[in-house]
Amino acid sequence: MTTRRIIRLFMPYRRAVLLVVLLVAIFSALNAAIPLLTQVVFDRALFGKDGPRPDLLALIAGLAAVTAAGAAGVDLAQAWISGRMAQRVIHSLRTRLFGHLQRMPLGFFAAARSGEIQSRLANDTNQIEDAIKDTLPSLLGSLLAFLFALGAMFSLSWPLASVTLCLAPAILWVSARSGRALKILSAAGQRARAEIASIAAERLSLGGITLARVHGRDGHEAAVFGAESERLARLGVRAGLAAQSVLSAGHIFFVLTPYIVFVAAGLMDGITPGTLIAFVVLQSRLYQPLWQILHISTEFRTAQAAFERVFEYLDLPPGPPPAVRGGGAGEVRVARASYAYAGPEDEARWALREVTLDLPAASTTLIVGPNGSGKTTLGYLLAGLYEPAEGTVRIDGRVCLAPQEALLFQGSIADNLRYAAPDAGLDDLVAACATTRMHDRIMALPDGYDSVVGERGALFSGGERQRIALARALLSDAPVLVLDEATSALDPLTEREVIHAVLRRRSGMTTVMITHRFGGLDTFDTVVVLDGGRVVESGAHPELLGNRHGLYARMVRAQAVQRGEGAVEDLPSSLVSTGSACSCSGSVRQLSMDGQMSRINYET
Ligand SMILES: Nc1ncnc2c1ncn2[C@@H]1O[C@H](COP(=O)(O)OP(=O)(O)OP(=O)(O)O)[C@@H](O)[C@H]1O
Repeated sequence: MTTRRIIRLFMPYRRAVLLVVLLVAIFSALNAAIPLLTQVVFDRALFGKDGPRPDLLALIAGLAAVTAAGAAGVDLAQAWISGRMAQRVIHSLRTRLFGHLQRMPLGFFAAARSGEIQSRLANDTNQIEDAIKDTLPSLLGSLLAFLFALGAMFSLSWPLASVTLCLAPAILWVSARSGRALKILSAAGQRARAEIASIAAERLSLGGITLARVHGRDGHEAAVFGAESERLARLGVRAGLAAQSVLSAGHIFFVLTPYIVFVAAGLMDGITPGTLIAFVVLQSRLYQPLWQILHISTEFRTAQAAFERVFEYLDLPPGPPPAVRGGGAGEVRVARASYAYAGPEDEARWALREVTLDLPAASTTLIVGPNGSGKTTLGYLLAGLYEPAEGTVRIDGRVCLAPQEALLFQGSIADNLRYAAPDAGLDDLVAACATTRMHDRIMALPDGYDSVVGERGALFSGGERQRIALARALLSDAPVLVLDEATSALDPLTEREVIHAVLRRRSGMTTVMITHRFGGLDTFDTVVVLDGGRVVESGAHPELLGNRHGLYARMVRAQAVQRGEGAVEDLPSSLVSTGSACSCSGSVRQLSMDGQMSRINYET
């Protein structure tokens, strides 16, 4: 099955394959012809009836030189064509794998370890590259060289040639057995390599190292890595042994057969010395390709395991196509949409249940709710990144989502900003960064917008990263923008300023904001409150605030207390510990969007 799929990879290059076969055949034929000249040298030119014949010797030497030069030229052409073909096959496999992974549902990346993905994309394809770069021409060449040498041996003396092959079944048996073991060992080795890559990617990151240091777990991390590395080393030793057992069996064959041939020649009549010498030369020509075939078969078994790991990823069903809907007005309609994540036993864990929402074009919506209530999941549904399991999500226009984790790629600030808008001029970048209050900070850097951000933006603070990422999202000018706690790392004053500026810049476009810090945010058209995956409240800010026992009002009041804007003694216990239903009234101070302090009267 795997072998058939591997062969199919070469189908687009079948003409090149045929050409390689032809060139290898010519090379092998030219090579096999040289030992036949040896027979003429010995039996006619040196020890013939008429004694040594210099003219014939010179002719044979000339013929050998032309044959060798021709063989070298053909070999060079063959190496060029097969090298190009192998690289193209690998290139298309690598890019197919990358493209397929890009289309995988987001849940795949949530569950997979990044080291595992990288390992299949890099280690496994490297292993395949090593194998197919050498395998095809060497295998063909060796097979043909073997057949030509065998043919020449049969043409010299078929009984001696038959004797030569008597040990072959034993070699084939050892080779088949070791090959199977090698495939299993090498699959285990590739898995161990992927595990090592995953450990390194996770633990040798900035966050991983910091975590290990603050918890004093450096020794433990080194031990985990060491154990996996040792497992890989042990697998390597066993795989080496399996591969060597094939080669050792071949070695016994190579050493024994000349003596078997000598014994057989001694028992036969009419074998001339020239025939026997040509036979011995041909035997060495037989061993070389046979050795090569055994060696390639072990390499191929190793590559087969790598192929299977790559095919396994290619066979995974891709996710829905990305929701790119340009030119829409920016309206989003969610009707009775539910979404479930797959649990450990593949059981459905519902994160959203029957959510219905209407986001008119140019509206602003605030989504709030306790931890785990489904806000991020809803944001992903609105952005078309998740497909609802039930119900529908209709998006009219392109959606951009700015997540809480602001991912910046290695490169300059300008490169990262232009990821969203490749044609944006410096003025556009400046305007976007001014909106997110990042421009002055960037200008204070020696290289300004050309400053490098480091891996994943590590050279900037969390709040700075978020402000650059938010500017990038603004540059996309998508009709719908979902901000999923995209300002959570900003200090409260800057956050308010930035949110104000973002809403001003996006007036006329649809903006959705998911946040935990909404205490003083009253400028959104609609507030949607989620709890346990369901919409429990929705409406304008004052309207929801008026519902004294509502989750929103209770959360706003609790935040006011946290910010010290209302003394705890001002507030009834029900405002701090949510859930009880007592009735009382009071007031808290609140910082409004324009930075003014005011008091909110409340009654519960
Ligand atoms: N990839 C995932 N696989 C399985 N369950 C998930 C996954 N992501 C989220 N969940 C679960 O789905 C539920 C909703 O998660 P979600 O991230 O949408 O909540 P949230 O309201 O954004 O939470 P928070 O305020 O903590 O960010 C939670 O119970 C969470 O454990």
